[in-house]
Amino acid sequence: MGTSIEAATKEQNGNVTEKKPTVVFVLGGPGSGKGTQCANIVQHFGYTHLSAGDLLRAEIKSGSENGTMIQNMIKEGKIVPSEVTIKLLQKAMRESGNDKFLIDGFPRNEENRAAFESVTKIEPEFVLFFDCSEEEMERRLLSRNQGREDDNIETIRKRFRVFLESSIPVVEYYESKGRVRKIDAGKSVEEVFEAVKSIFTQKDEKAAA
Ligand SMILES: Nc1ncnc2c1ncn2[C@@H]1O[C@H](COP(=O)(O)OP(=O)(O)OP(=O)(O)O)[C@@H](O)[C@H]1O
Ligand SMILES: Nc1ccn([C@@H]2O[C@H](COP(=O)(O)O)[C@@H](O)[C@H]2O)c(=O)n1
Ligand SMILES: [Mg+2]
Repeated sequence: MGTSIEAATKEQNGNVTEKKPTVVFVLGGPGSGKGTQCANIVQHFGYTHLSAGDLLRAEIKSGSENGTMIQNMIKEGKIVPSEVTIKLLQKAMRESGNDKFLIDGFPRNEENRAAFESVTKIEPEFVLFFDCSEEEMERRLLSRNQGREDDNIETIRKRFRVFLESSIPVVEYYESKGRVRKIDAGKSVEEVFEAVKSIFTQKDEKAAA
């Protein structure tokens, strides 16, 4: 990757052309299976997986000055200010050496979406949306056992509310632009991945045509 995600440019026969990374946003409610499916996509399609939640949790562990603020927001299921999350995403993109990214759990609200677009000038190739019932998501989160501080019933209910109030409007925004690829995420991991695979295969076939 070049020196800057905002304006990765290269000289071609005297013309300066923009070379922007490919970004797929991966959205869906808490526990809908975003991280699980991203791991599969990485294996098959060569993307780098960047989970905004994982980057924020790593930032807490690193002892950063924002750590306490981020920890409190996550405990309450609230959305961390875009400036913080976008800086972490940009750093991870630069350091990856790749130019194809699955950005998981971002944009989570309208502020995330508008700020990312304005700072990076990147529009997603498409938005993979994992559609799953609350009942199933709650069951999955309560049996995840990864020691996450937000996997308790009180915080889970707050996360569901934030998802409905703040994240669904982002999905609707991209739907209005024809960019959403919706997946029934209530099925088994294998069945969901079959649906995911066909979306990424279609994309590769279109690019090759
Ligand atoms: N299709 C599935 N069927 C049953 N269990 C699943 C399925 N997909 C994922 N899981 C399990 O559900 C839990 C949540 O999955 P995962 O961590 O991938 O969700 P997520 O969308 O990334 O959640 P979060 O938004 O909280 O990070 C995990 O324990 C995972 O193993
Ligand atoms: N764009 C984002 C993404 C996440 N957060 C915070 O992290 C929590 C966990 O996110 P997961 O995707 O790992 O479930 C989430 O509830 C938010 O508190 C955020 O602020 N902004
Ligand atoms: Mg996750």
